[in-house]
Parts: sequence; C-alpha cells; structure tokens
Amino acid sequence: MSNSAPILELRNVTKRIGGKTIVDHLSFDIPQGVVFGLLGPNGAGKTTTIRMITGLISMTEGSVKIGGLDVNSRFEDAMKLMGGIVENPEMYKYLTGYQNLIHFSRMHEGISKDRLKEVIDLVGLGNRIHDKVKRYSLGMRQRLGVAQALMHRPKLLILDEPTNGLDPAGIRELRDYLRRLAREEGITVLVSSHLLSEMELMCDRVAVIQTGKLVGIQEMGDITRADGAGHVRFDISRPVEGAEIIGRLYPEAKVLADTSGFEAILEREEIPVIIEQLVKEGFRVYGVKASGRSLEDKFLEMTGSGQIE
Ligand SMILES: Nc1ncnc2c1ncn2[C@@H]1O[C@H](COP(=O)(O)OP(=O)(O)OP(=O)(O)O)[C@@H](O)[C@H]1O
Repeated sequence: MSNSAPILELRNVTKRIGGKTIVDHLSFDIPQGVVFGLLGPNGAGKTTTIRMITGLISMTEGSVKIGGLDVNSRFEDAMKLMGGIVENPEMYKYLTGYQNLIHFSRMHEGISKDRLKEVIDLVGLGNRIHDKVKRYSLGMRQRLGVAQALMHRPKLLILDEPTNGLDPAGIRELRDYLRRLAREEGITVLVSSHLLSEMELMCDRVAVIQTGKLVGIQEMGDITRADGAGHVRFDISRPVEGAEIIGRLYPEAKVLADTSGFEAILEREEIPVIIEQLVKEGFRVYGVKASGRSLEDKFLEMTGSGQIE
C-alpha cells in the first residue's frame, strides 16, 4: 500500500432495514493521516454507517475497504488495521486504568508493557493510570478508551460521537490529542458528530450526511478561506439604513445591522460593488473586514435546512 492510498474506501454503502433505507449509496475515501468527520443531524445514519465499517452489522449493498482490504472478504485482516469505540467503552470501574488495559491487551497478540506505556503517555493518562476507573472523569474514561483502541497500532481509529457528555475543556483536550495522533503518529481518525462547531475545530475534512445520503465533502481549509464567500463586516454611518439597501441589492446576503455597522455573507466580487454603492448613497465607510466563512454557513448551504445545533 503506497502512502497516498486511502486508508478507508466506501463504495455505494447502503443499509435497508424493513423496507426503510437508512444509509443510501454512500461513497467516499479517507486519505491517511487526516482527522475526518462524519457530520449530520440526529438520525442521519452516522452510527449505522460506522457500524457497517466496523463490521458490527452487515451491509445491504456496497463495499468497505480498510487499507485496501475488503471488510466482507478479509474481515480479520481488515479489523487488525482498525481500532474503535463505537458503543460506550465498557471499562471495569473497580479496576485501575492500567488493570483495564492489561485485561484488554490479552485480546490481541504480543502487546508489550512498553507499548502500553506508550499509549498511556499518548493519551496523557500517565499520572492517573493506577487510579481506579470509578475515580476518572468522563474525559479520562474516554481517553482510556482511546488508549485501548490504539494499543494494537491500528492505522484507522474510529470514534462515534466522542464528545458526547464532555464539557468544553474535555472537548478541547480530546481534539488536541486526536490532532496530535494524526500529525505525529500518522493515524487516520474518523469521528462522527452532530455538532458543527466541534467538527470545524477537530477535522481536516468533513463529509456531511443527511437522511443517509452524502450531501457534500468539505475541506476545512476551503471553508475558512477568506477569498471565497464569507462573512464581511462593514463599519459605516447609519448602519440600519445601509443594511436595508444592501439587503435589497443582495437578498441572499443575510444582512444583519448593529449600532456601528452590519455584517453580510457575500461573494468576494460583491464587496467592491457594495462599497461603491454605499459611497454613492452618501454613507461614510470606516472599515470593511472579510472573515472566513464558518462551517455552519456551509452546512446550511449544503443541506438547505436549519437542522443544526
Ligand atoms: N435496527 C434498526 N431498525 C430500524 N431503524 C433503525 C435501526 N437502526 C437505526 N435505525 C434508524 O435509522 C436512522 C439512522 O440512525 P443512526 O443511529 O445511524 O443515526 P445517527 O446519524 O447516528 O443519529 P444519532 O446521532 O441520533 O445517533 C434513524 O432514523 C434510526 O431510527
């Protein structure tokens, strides 16, 4: 397998249950070493997709390859390349974190104590690993789960809704070490979430799914690029009046005024037209600032719905 070969390939992956299509011909590739997000509202089919990738349920149609190995025909070899937490990781609360890892290491061949130390350090549990799991915060249990999923050196780590129940500090921590895994260890990470803001911070690339269908794939770099459409802020005199004029000129721009100016979602080429118009109408323009478009805007544009958090 060359370095540029995708670590995960989905082709027309479909799940029908009782005549209902839950996942509908989903096709996408995930390259190595990225943090890839599966984003969609509740019930979009994220968990069902992940359960098919991890072999927990069968596909009705389509194929999944992990590291070029077909999950149907080469199940065991494909699974060796993957580590995942799909359902909540079942840890033994009355054992220490370390005892739990020792227990789970017996499910694989040849995991050394050195390797355990490595994964413990990687998830930052070094100073608490000999505490009982019942004393761990949710974030620490989550990290212990990741350590367990990583011990056999998988190339692909799959986490279903990993931020569920974490507080903002926990989410930031999780995000930082997932990104570190991708960067330093070359591990590819697939995470699912229904929270746009988290995906935007955590992922390099995001696939948006809705009612089981792929709506779009987006590079985070593209979304935050300032030369495409974006949020633009105009500081002007008489902002409410100015906003009204621009709103009439560009009804798609969602113009929003406040006391010192207004903001609008605009294409780059619309900006000089607006400046010209404002000056012509006698407004004083004190400043114009383009900022990158958020994933939320892009998500709304792709799904055409308000189903976001
Ligand atoms: N075994 C099943 N039988 C019938 N319907 C199912 C089954 N499993 C899932 N579904 C339905 O398929 C749809 C997608 O479910 P899934 O759990 O994959 O969504 P999700 O995107 O992961 O959402 P959530 O974030 O709520 O978990 C839902 O409408 C769900 O009710």
